[in-house]
Amino acid sequence: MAKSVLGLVGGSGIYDLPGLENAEWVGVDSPWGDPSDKVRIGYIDGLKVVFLPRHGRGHIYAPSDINYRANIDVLKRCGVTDLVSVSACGSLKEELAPGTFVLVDQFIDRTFARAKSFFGQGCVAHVSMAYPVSPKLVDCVEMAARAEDLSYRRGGTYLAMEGPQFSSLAESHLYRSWGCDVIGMTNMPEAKLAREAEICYTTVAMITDYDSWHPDHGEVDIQAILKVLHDNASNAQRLVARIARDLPREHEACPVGSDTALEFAIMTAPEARDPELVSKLDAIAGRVLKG
Ligand SMILES: CSC[C@H]1O[C@H](OP(=O)(O)O)[C@H](O)[C@@H]1O
Ligand SMILES: Nc1ncnc2[nH]cnc12
Repeated sequence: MAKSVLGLVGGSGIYDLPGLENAEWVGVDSPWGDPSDKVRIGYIDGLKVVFLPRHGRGHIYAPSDINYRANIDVLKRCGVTDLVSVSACGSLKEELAPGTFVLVDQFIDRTFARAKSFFGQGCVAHVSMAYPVSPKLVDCVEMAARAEDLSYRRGGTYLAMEGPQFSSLAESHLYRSWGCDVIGMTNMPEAKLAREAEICYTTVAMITDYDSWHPDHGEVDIQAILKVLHDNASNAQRLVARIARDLPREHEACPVGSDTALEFAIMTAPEARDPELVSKLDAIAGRVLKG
């Protein structure tokens, strides 16, 4: 079994990860273009931790402009086996009040202006997204949330919208009628790409607002979101530090096959593969392409 390496993608309001030992910002090249930033690599209790601010330090990239493929590729190149995404989200349920942490287990992808796969012409692959998060990683996040006495709920469906504008009232009602729990702009295609990269993935959705549907809360207000983010920053940091302390040091096989997703996924015959694309896939799919 491989050694675990914990990846953390920090969302809005999370641009650094205090508490890492021997930490340094490291630039990692990717054939998929520029990632959002350098990665911050360090250690917590001997565990290698790789942090990447999704929007870049200073919040440079809007959700549609993030190079999700480069981000996942550099995390894979750094050896990440388990990836926790921390994201600011709107609530689509009365009982999920701002400040609550939702351990998401399903996604509905309504984004339409992003590159969503590492594969394509010359190397076609189809991975399963039926169970997009890795239950053992969620177990670890849940134990950490409980130990840190955070208000959390395990399970929930994340609606990924294109943005950057927030939803209209009609859209917010539509997503509620679909049974969605939280809404955000970034976890797709991130979760799909993590699956293609055979990285175990999970999302911690930090509820910052009631989106636009709630009669008592009015429109989404970015100032109010920033205040909730600020007030919850230390909770998020404690949660992440605890996850790092408790994650098993040997990577355990994923019960939903996240870490073997490519085993039978590639359809293109070896002799029909595009050598240029195959070369770009060295980190993502080297395990199966090397034969
Ligand atoms: C700060 S409000 C909108 C912004 O916050 C979320 O980003 P992230 O998932 O990276 O925390 C949301 O998806 C939007 O990008
Ligand atoms: N209401 C909302 N919609 C989309 N993304 C968000 N991020 C935080 N709140 C959000």
